[in-house]
Amino acid sequence: MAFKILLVSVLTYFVGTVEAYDSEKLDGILDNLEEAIIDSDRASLLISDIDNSKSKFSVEQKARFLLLQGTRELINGNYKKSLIYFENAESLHPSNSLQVSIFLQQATAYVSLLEYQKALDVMSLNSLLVDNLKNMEQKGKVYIRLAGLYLSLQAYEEVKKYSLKASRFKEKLSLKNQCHSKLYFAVSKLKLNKLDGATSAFKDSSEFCKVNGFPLVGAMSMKGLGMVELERGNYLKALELFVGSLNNYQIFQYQLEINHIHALLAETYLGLKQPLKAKEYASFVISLPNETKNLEFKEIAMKVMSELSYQAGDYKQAYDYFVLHQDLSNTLLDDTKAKANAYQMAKFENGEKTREIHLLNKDRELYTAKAELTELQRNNERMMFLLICGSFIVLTLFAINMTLQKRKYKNLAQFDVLTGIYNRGTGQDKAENRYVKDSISGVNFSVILFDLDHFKNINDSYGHAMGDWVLKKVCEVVSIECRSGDIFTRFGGEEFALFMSNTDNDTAKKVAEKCRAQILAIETRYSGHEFTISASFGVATSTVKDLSLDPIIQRADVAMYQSKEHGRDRVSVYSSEVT
Ligand SMILES: Nc1nc2c(ncn2[C@@H]2O[C@H](COP(=O)(O)OP(=O)(O)OP(=O)(O)O)[C@@H](O)[C@H]2O)c(=O)[nH]1
Repeated sequence: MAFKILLVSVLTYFVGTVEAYDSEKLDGILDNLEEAIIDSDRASLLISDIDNSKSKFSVEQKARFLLLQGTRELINGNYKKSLIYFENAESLHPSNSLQVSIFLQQATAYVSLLEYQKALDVMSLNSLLVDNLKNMEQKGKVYIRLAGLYLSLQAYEEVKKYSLKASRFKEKLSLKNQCHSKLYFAVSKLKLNKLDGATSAFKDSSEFCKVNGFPLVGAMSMKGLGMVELERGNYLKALELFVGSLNNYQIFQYQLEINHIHALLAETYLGLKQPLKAKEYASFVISLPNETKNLEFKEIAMKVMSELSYQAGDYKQAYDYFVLHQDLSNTLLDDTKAKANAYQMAKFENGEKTREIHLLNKDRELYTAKAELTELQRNNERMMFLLICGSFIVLTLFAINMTLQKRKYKNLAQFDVLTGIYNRGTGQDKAENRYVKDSISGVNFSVILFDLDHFKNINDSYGHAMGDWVLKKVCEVVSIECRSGDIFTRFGGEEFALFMSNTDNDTAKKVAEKCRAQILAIETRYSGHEFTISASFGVATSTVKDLSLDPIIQRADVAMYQSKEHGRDRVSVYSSEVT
C-alpha cells in the first residue's frame, strides 16, 4: 500500500515536472516569436514551427499565440485579418493582462482602418481593465500605448492624462518608455495650445531622450520646440531648431519626419521673408506622392505657395494654390472631425456609463437608507410595544401589591393578629350595629363574655409561647360553636366576647355552656405539657330598657365575675338578684 502511494506520488511529481517543463518551453517559444514579430520572415518561420506543437498549448498560450499572429498581420498592414485573430484570442477569455494587450492591438487596427469610434470603444474598455492590472511595468507600458493611440486620434486631453499616468510608474518603466511618455506629454501641451508648458516639456523630453540614447525622439522633441517658436512668430529660433532636428532625422533616414520638417521650414522661411528658400522647401513637399501620410505636410506647403504667389503678384497662381490648399484642408478637417466626433461619442458613452453607475449607487444608497429607516421604525415599534407591556405589567403588579397591602392593613386594622378573630374595636362596632337593628326589630340580643382561668399560671409555668398556643386553641374551639352571624371578638388579653344577634337568654346560655365544655376538653398533651384549660363565662341579654350595647356588656361582665367568684369554669347568667 505504502509502495503504491509512493509510486503515485513519484509519477505525479514526474508528470507535473514534465508538464511544467513543457509549459515553460512553450512560453519560451512564444517569447521568441514576440521578439521576432517585426521581422516578417523570421516570424513566419517561427509560426509554422509553433503550429506543430500548438496542441500542447494551455488556453492562455493559445490566446497569446493568436494575439501574436494578429500582431504580425497588423504590422503587415492586413488590418481586417488581424482583427479576426484578435477576436479569436478574446473569445478564449484570457487573463486580464493578455486581454489588455489584445485591446491595444485591436484599437491600433481600428485606427488604421479609420474606424475611430470602434477604436475608442475598445480603448475605453481597456482603460477599465488596465487600472486593475497588478503588474506595474505592464500597467505603465499600457498607459503609454494608450497615450500614443489617443495622439493618433487627436484626443489631446487623453494623451495628457495617460502620459501623466505613465509617468507615475517612472521607476518601473524602461528609459525608452519614459522618453516616449515625456514626448507625448509635451505634444499634448503643444496641441492644447499651452505654449509655455509645451516649451518646458519638450526641453525635458529632448534632454532626457538624447542623454539616454534615443536621439530620434530627441529630434522629435526639437521639432516640437521649433513648432512652439513658429507659433510664437520667432522664426529665427524656429529655423535653428528645425534645421537641428532635420540633421538628426537625415542620419536615420526617417522620411516621414523629414517631409514634415520640409513643410515647417517652408512656413518658417515665409515668415523670415526668404521666398526662394520657402519655395524650395514647399516645392519639395508638393512633389511628394499624394498619400494620406503626406496630406498634412502638403496642405502646409500649398498655403505657403499661395502666399508666395500672392506676394509675387501672381494672383491666378495664388488662387489655384489656395484652392488646392482648401481641398486638402477640408480632407484633413473631415478626418479631424470624424476623430473628434468619435472621441466625443466615446466620452459621452463613457459619461453615460459613469452616470448609470452613479445612479445605481444612488439607488442602492437610497434602498439601504430606506431599509435602515424601516428597521429603525420596527425597532421603535418593538421598543414601544415592550414599553407599553412593561408599563402594563408594572402597573398591574403595583395594583395587585396595593390591593394586597390594603387588604393586609385592613386585616391588621380589623382582626386580632394572634387569634384571627375580630379585635375589640371592630367587633364591638359591628355588634353595636347589629344590636340597633335587633332592637328596632324587637328581637333579643345576647352577649357572652368569658375570661380564661389562671392564665397567668400557664404563661408562668410553660412560657409565653404556650400561652399564645392556648389562646389560639380556645378561639379555634369556640369558633366551631359560633353560628353564622355571631360576632366573636377578642376583648382584651385573655378575655373574649361573643355577640349574638336575635338570640334569647336561654340559647345564649346553652352556647356558653357548649363553649365552656369545648375549652375544658382541649387536649394539651400534644403540646408537650399536660394541664387543664378552663374559662369563666358571663351571659346577658338585652332588655327593653337598654339604649345601647354597653349596659348588656356590663351585665355580662358582672355575670362573668360571678363565675370567677364561684369557683371558675362555669357559666353565670346575669340576673338582677345577683347585683
Ligand atoms: N401568652 C399570652 N399571655 C397574655 C396575653 N395577653 C395577656 N396575657 C397574660 O394573661 C395574664 C392575665 O392574668 P390575670 O389578669 O392575673 O388573670 P388570670 O391569671 O387569668 O387569673 P383569673 O383571671 O383571675 O383567673 C397576664 O399574665 C398576661 O400577661 C397574650 O396575648 N399572650
